[in-house]
Amino acid sequence: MSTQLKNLSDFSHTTVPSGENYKFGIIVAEWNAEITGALYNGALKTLLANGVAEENIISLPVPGSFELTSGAEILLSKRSDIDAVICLGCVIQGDTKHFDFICDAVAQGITNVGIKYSKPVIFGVLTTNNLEQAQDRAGGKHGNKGDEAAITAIKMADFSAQI
Ligand SMILES: Nc1c(NC[C@H](O)[C@H](O)[C@H](O)CO)[nH]c(=O)[nH]c1=O
Ligand SMILES: CC(=O)[C@@H](O)COP(=O)(O)O
Repeated sequence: MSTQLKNLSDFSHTTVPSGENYKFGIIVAEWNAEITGALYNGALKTLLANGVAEENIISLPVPGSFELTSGAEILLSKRSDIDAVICLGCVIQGDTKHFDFICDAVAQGITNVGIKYSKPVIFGVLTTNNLEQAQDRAGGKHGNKGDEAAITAIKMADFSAQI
């Protein structure tokens, strides 16, 4: 397995710009709250650790990952000052194809929102086979997808500011 022993949140190999000049939205799905809460804590901690002011972070919950698209759309339609949006969720395979539809919808949906507003909308959504895989990626042996999403958001906000 390619991620067998990897910490997927290791950014020691890269330079992270300061986030002090940027404003961020964090949209968090309430489904699998144990996991999404850990993702949120990781993302918030990482934003603050990289210079983002607490008052420049707006955090909003949505019921499930499927609603992350609507959450990002509504936020960016009302807040043109937001530089990037982080979408956090955890979709865990059940007994039916519902998993596939949610994962596909949210991946394509938030992509479309980012394009519509020319703003980075970051896919911080775990799509796992089981709870253990999610726990491993929400502060476990494979890091924290929330940390990764926050770093990506800062980098993309800085990318936009250079153009
Ligand atoms: N099963 C999971 C869901 N399901 C709920 C959907 O996201 C959505 O809220 C519902 O279909 C109504 O539109 N959501 C997750 O985030 N994770 C899951 O594992
Ligand atoms: C991803 C889901 O919606 C899933 O957890 C629901 O479980 P099921 O596919 O058994 O209905």
